Amino acid sequence: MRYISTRGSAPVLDFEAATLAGLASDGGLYLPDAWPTMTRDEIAALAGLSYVDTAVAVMAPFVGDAMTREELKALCDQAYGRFSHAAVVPLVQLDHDQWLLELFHGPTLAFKDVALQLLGLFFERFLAGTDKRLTIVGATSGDTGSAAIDAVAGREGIDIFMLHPVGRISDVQRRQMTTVLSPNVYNIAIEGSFDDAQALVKAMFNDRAFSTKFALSAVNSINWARLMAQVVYFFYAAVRLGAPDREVAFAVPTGNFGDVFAGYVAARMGLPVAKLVVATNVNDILHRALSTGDYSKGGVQQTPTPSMDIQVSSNFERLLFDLGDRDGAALATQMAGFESSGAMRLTNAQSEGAAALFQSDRVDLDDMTLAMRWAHEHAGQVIDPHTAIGLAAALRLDVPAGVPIVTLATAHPAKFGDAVERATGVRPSLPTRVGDLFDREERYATLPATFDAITAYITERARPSA
Ligand SMILES: Cc1ncc(COP(=O)(O)O)c(C=O)c1O
Ligand SMILES: N[C@@H](CCOP(=O)(O)O)C(=O)O
Repeated sequence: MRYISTRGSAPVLDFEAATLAGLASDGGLYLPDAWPTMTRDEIAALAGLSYVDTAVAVMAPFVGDAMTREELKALCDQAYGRFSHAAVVPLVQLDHDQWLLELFHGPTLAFKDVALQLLGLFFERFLAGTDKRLTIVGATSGDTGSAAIDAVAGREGIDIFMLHPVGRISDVQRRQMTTVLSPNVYNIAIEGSFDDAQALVKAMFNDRAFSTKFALSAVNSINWARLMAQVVYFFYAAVRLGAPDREVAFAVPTGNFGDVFAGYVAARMGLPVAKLVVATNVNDILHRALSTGDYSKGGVQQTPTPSMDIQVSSNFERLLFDLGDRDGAALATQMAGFESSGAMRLTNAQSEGAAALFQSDRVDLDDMTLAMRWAHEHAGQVIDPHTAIGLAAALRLDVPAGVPIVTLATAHPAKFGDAVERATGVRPSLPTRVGDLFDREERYATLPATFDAITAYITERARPSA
């Protein structure tokens, strides 16, 4: 499998090189040069497979000859062996048509563990026996950071610098990162928003001297391997609900457009997906883009769903590329326009292509609260606020009778205990594996959201690559 950049001028890479590279050198994002497909029979054959075996079947074409199927399976066994539920990502039925896919049974209690546990092992596998080092730079609105840190803390040959927006993530999210005191882990609270953090990360990659000197790599969903691992659970859930003989719809609480893009990839591979609902909070750039064609930044508002307080959704670029005839030069021009003005219009091909599969919805605070109460009162489920954004959209989705609607439950409710308690009156308790979080020592630096301040901090601490 070969990987190309959305902006058309970076070198074509294999899976290993694309995984280690993170962002492409032309500022674009890597994705496969063609989507592998699965026939109806191949999808039907996934029925009854364990999560690990499903993962191997779905990911093997993307991994190509970077490792054998046996090696891939061993890594999946190791990654998903750390999940606390035997099904890894269990499905929970809420009513006749509505389902939750619980993606939060990994070590840091959010869906990010599904991909990042594996990515940490890929890094280890690709660095083994070499003298290469990696410096991971990442941006987090709360969940990617803790999942990535858990996945690489203490690993040989890797340093991780994780930027989060100061004061804009929950206490549990912050402590899950800042109480990891391994010498290769550096947490930086930046005086800015998640968008500022993500822009700083991209700027570091785009500084060729800096990114080469420190061999930068990515754990955000700009790294293709992240999305690849997330494609798996769309197959796993849909097959359990009747695919390929029955279509399934998914409602996805969305920020950086990574999770829902993984659903799009599953559909491109042949999974019968009736609809993909892009559910945003009031930071609704994606809803506006998909419903009106206007992709323009607004100010970021702080909400009880901090992980989705995002205005620039990095993976949207992958969709625009795929729907725009994969014309890298045209997309580079479109993105340059967006980067300089903060606004762009989707082309007709992009808007019409998206409308065939996606539906968007903007969920405000009241509707999010009602969805949390509905889940609690009607189905006995305490859900986190991000999941509630997806569920609110799922509850008002119009699909043909008999189509199951799966909301991706992206975080454990205890990560957002205050918001859950406000909505439902129930205070969810933290699972015992993170139970002493509030007794642990924290360590992090607070820095201005400037390129110079962040790169100076990293330069003093990171170890240059061999
Ligand atoms: C709990 C939670 N839900 C939803 C999202 C949105 O996912 P994505 O950025 O892949 O759209 C995030 C952050 O990414 C998250 O942490
Ligand atoms: N919500 C995310 C934001 C980063 O998203 P990613 O999927 O691109 O890593 C977070 O929790 O950090």
